[in-house]
Amino acid sequence: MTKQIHLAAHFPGVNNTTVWADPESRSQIDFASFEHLAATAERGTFDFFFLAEGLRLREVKGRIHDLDVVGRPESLTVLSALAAVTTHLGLAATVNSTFNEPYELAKRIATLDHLSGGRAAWNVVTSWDAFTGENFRRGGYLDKADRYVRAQESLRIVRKLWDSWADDDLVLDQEAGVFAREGTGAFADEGAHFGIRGRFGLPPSPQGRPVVIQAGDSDQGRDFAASGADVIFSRHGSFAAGQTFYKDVKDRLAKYGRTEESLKIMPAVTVVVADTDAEAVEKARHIREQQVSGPTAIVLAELIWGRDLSAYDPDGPLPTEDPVIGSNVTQGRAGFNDPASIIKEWREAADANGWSLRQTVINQQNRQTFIGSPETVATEMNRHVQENAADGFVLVPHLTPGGLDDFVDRVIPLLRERAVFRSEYAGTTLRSHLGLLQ
Ligand SMILES: Cc1cc2nc3c(=O)[nH]c(=O)nc-3n(C[C@H](O)[C@H](O)[C@H](O)COP(=O)(O)O)c2cc1C
Repeated sequence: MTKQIHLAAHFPGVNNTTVWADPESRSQIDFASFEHLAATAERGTFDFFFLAEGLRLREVKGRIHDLDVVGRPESLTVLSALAAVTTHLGLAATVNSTFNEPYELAKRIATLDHLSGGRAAWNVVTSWDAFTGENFRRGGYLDKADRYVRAQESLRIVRKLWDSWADDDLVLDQEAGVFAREGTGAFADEGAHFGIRGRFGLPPSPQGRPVVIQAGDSDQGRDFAASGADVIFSRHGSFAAGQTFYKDVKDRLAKYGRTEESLKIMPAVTVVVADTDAEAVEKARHIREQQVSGPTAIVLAELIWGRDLSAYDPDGPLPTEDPVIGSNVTQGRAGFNDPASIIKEWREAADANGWSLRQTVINQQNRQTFIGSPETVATEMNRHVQENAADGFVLVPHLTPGGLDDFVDRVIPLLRERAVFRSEYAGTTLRSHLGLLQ
């Protein structure tokens, strides 16, 4: 059976892939920017609009990360404003489960679901490190091993709260003056991280259970997603890595009694589209050069080597040292599981092509996923979905806020022509766009 593609728009923000110094780039905090990208996504009948979360500006060697775009606003506040200027688009907020209380999370996300008529999603992330934790009270961070214990418990409680009002709880008897039944919204929960009881103050929201997204990549993260998420936001956008990840995660579903259709896999991808394939390749090269300046190449290499490489010339050869495992040269950004094998690949590619360090970073790291004419991009995207490398994509533009204009104007019509993407919204809730049951 032909699968339908799911699409989300990622508002670009805190990293070097956003070319904030490009003359076409606009504010990353003005409401007009959010409104522009959301309107583009809704014109393209996307499933949802996605906001990441950055809880602390990254640092390299104790200084603010050269690549951070300073000033990322709070997701749920922005999405609440967008709810008023959109009608169908899903609205997904990344909110950390380590530094938030489940009662507050349940209330904030249910509120967005009410305000938007059933379009809210919570992207559960568990970044747990002490560096981020310093921003919070009482050294509020966890052992790494506990991050998913707390996430699992948070999600269980949040869902319990969303489910806490019975169908007949709202009495609304004006004559008798009874608004709600006596036991309305009562809950209690005891676990390793929380021991809470009380009443949940909101009636069921339009989706009942707002959509839950997960974006962690470890074994525990994948199990957490398989046990309870509706969508995974992954970093495995290439065809081969996507297929491996897809199978790994979908194979985990049966042990939780779930079907393959109940969890959608949507990797982060980037698209470069131009009139011809050759022009797109040239445009992609220009964008990569904007994204990876000399100093940026050094910082990105430091993330992999785990050591200070500032003495190296980005236009010279690769560092000769071995990586330091578990170093904290860079704080606030996820490290790499197997840096030695990445370095080996980089050295081989640099030797074979005569590349400098900067050229190696440009060519080896985070290259754009789909590059080509509108036809090429539409064909490739559809291949990824039909051949189970993904169920859809979270598109990450490199420009704020116009970075998806071309995609929506030129690629979406082709996906519609091929009947693999909707031409109009069939339902009103995000669950309905994603084809998910309650
Ligand atoms: C594609 C992707 C995007 C992510 N975006 C964010 C984010 O915006 N904010 C954040 O705090 N964590 C984000 N993370 C999640 C954290 O990396 C993750 O929850 C944490 O590292 C622990 O999970 P893990 O050990 O299972 O990877 C993202 C992860 C992935 C794979």
